[in-house]
Amino acid sequence: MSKGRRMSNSKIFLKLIKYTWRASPLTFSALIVASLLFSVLRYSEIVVLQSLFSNILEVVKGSPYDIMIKPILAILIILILNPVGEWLEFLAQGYFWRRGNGYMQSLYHDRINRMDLIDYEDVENFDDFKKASLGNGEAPNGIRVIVQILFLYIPFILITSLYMISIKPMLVFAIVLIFIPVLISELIKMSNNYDFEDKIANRRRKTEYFESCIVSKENFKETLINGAFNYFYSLFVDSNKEFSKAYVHVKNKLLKVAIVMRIINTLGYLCVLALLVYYLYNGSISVSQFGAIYYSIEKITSMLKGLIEDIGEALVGISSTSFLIRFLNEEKEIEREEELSKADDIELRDVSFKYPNAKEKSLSNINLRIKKGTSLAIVGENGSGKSTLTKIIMGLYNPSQGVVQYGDKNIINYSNSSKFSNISAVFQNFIKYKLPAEDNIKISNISSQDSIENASSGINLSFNDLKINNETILSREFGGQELSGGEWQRIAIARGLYRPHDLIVLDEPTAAIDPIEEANVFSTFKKLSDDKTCIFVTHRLGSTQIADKIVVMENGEIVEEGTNQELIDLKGKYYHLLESQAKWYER
Ligand SMILES: Nc1ncnc2c1ncn2[C@@H]1O[C@H](COP(=O)(O)OP(=O)(O)OP(=O)(O)O)[C@@H](O)[C@H]1O
Repeated sequence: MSKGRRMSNSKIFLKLIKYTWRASPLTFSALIVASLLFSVLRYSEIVVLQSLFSNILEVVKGSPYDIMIKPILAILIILILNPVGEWLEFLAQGYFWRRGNGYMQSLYHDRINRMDLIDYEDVENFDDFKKASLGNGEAPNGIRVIVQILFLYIPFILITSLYMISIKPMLVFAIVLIFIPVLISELIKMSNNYDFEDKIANRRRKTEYFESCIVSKENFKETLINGAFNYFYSLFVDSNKEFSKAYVHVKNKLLKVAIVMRIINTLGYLCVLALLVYYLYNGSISVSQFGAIYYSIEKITSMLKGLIEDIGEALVGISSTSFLIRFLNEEKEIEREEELSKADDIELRDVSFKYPNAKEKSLSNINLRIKKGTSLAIVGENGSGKSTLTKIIMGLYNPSQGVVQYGDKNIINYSNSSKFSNISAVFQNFIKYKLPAEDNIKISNISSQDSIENASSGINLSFNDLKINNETILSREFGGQELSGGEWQRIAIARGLYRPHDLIVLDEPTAAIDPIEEANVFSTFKKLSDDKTCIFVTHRLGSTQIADKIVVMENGEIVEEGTNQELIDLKGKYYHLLESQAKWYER
C-alpha cells in the first residue's frame, strides 16, 4: 500500500455503501426504513403539536373540545410507532453488526490471502495492515452513522426546513446557523483523525510489541530468564508516552475547534430565538406556530447532539475504515491463473534481489539450472543468502532483476495459486499449529482421505512412541500435549511430504536433529520424493553428499557449484567446510 494514493472520501463512502449492501441487503434496507420512519415521526410530531396548540387555543376561545381528539389520537399513534421503530432499528443494528462485520472481515482476509510475501517485508505495509485491521471492526459503526445521517438527520432537517420556509423563509437560517458549525467541526475532526491514525500506526504497533515482550506467552520465558522486564517496561512506557503525546496534541487541536464552533452554534441559537420572539411580537407567526417552531428547533438541536455523539463514536471507525477500503481496493496487476508445471527444469538467469528498505542486495547475479527430478543442496555461512534463494526459486519473492523460469515460463507472470500448486516447503521457523496432530500434518488438505502413514513413517515419526494419537492437540494451552523441538521438526517434515508436490524445499528444518540423523532424514526424504525436484538448505555438509548438485553461497553469490566429489576435488570453500565438520559424523 503506497502513500499518496489516498482515496477521496466520496469514493470511500460509495464503496462502503456497496459493501454494506452486499453484506446484507435486507438488514441494510431495514436500517434505512427504521431511520426514515424516525425521520417522518419526528416531523409528524412537530406538525401534530402545532395543530394541537392551535386547537387548544381555539378551545380556550370557546370552540368544542372534540377538535382536540384528532391531534391527540395522532400523538398516540406517534407514541406507539416510536417503540416499533426503535425495536426495528435495534434488531436491524444487531443483525447488521454481525453480518457487516463478518462480511468486511471476509474481504479483509481474502485481500490478505492475495498478498505477496514481499509485502510483509515492507515496514510501511505493516502499519497499513494495522490500520486496515482496525477498520475491520469499525466499519458497521461507521455505516450505521452514515445511514442515520442520510436517512434520518438529513430528511428530517430538510422537511423541517421546508416547513419553516412555508411559515417564514427567514427561519431557514436557523437550520444553517445551528447545523453548519457542527458539521464543519465534525469534518475537521474526521480529517484530523485520519491523519492521526496514519501517523500513529507505527508507534501503536511498537507500543503493542513492547507490551507483548512483557506479557505474551511466547516472549515471557526469555524476558524472565534475561531479567529484561525493566528494559521492556521502560521501552513500553517511553513508546506509550510518545503515543499519548501525539494523541493529546490532536485532541487539544480538536477541542479548540469544537469550542469555537460551539460558541457560533450557541450564538446562532440565540439569534433564532430572538427572531422567533420578534415574529411573534409583530404578529407574523401565531402562538401555535411559535410553539411548533420552537419545539422543532429544540428537536433539531437535540438530534444534532445525538448525531455528534454518534459521529464521535464512529470517527475513529470512519477513518480506519477508509484505510480498510483503500487496502481492499488496491489491485494487483493481472496475473495468469493457469497451471504452472513444477515437473520441469528450473532456471535462474542473472537473478538479483534486494529486500524493501535494505541497503545491500541479498542475492547478486545468480545463474542456476536445476534439472527436473534432481536434488540440490544449498550450503553457505549464515546470511549468505540461502533462504532468500529458495524463496526466489519458489516464487515467494520476485527477483529485483533477472528471470526465474519453470520450463520456458517466467513465473513472475503467474498468480500465487498457479505458482504454489504442487510445491511443498518446510521452513526453518515452521509453524507449530495448536491443532490435532493429524491436522498438523494434513494442513495443506485437511479434507483429504489419504493417510498420513506414508509421510510420517518415512521419517520415523510414530505417534505411538510420542504417546499421542491423531486427535491429540499439540499444545497444552488447549488441553493437549507439548512436543520437543526435534519431535516438532518431524511433524513439520511429514507435513511437507504429505502435500502433493513436484518440487519440495526443505529450508533447514532439521537443526534440532543430530547431524547423523539429519543425513538419514535427507536421504529418506530424497527417496520419498522419488522423481520430484528437491532442494534442501543445510549447514551440515555431511547431509549434502546425497544431493545430485550442491551450490555454495557467499555474500549473496554462488561461489562453487558441482557434485559432492567435484567440490571435494576443487579443494575450495566446500572442501574446507566439510573437513572442519567431518568429526560430527564420526560415531
Ligand atoms: N526480511 C529481510 N529484510 C531485509 N534483509 C533481509 C531479510 N531477510 C534476510 N535479509 C538479509 O539478506 C541476507 C541473506 O539472508 P538469508 O536469510 O537468505 O541468509 P541465509 O544464508 O539463509 O542465513 P542463515 O544460514 O542464517 O539462515 C542477509 O544479509 C540478511 O540480513
